[in-house]
Amino acid sequence: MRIDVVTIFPSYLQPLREALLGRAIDRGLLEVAVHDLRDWTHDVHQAVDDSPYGGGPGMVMRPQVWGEALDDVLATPDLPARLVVPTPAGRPFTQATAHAWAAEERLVFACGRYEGIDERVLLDARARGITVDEVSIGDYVLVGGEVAVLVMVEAVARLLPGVLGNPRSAAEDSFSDGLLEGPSYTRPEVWRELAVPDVLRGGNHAAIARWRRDRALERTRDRRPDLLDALGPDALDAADRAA
Ligand SMILES: CN1CCC[C@H](Cn2ccc3ccc(-c4n[nH]c(N)c4C#N)cc32)C1
Repeated sequence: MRIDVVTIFPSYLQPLREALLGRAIDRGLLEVAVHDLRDWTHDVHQAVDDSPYGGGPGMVMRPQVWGEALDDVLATPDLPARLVVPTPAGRPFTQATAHAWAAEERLVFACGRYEGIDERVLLDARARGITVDEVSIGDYVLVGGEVAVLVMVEAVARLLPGVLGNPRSAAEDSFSDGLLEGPSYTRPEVWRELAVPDVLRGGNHAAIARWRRDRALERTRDRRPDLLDALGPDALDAADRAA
């Protein structure tokens, strides 16, 4: 997969080159290119923003600069791209989104700042046949799109074949079966007078699987009842029995 990120703060994306993702890049499983939006400005001040039409707080990112940047970055007809624009006004980014995007050959991320990007940039991209996804990583307001891109790229890249050491990790993700993951334990057997649950030390794999399922049901009921509702009434009954 090829990932391009356009931003006025390229160094914000440096964490993508660390640890697991950095190793995936080094192994050629992932290609990441970060572009400085200001490279497409033509004035001495390298202006990327201007006052909003209709008034209101803050500034809006200029369409000319974004248009020229995306013309260049998206100009690879042999590699169809999906343009992703993080925004608090976007559709929710979920694990299902991550799985869908993991099948893409290329993702291009446009990181807005200020009050966002002039709407005509997205309209123009869609008019040129580019798939444009406006997505949000959660119901809170950030200062720009860069942190959201870090979140989304990590969620997508970990699903790519070969990136995770153990592919079972992705298969057994939280949300993969609609439930939250249950608690995890490792050595020592007792720590600060707190013991590992006996069932996990007993070697009965069927009992361990049931215990883990019950803990996942219980945790989901307590923390994310909305996820349980989506699984239907049997799931809620099972969660109540599991407690
Ligand atoms: C007060 N204004 C309101 C509009 C957005 C302004 C800041 N901003 C500019 C670009 C931009 C991109 C993403 C996000 C963002 N915030 N929360 C999320 N889940 C996001 C995501 N994905 C925020 C952003 C602040």
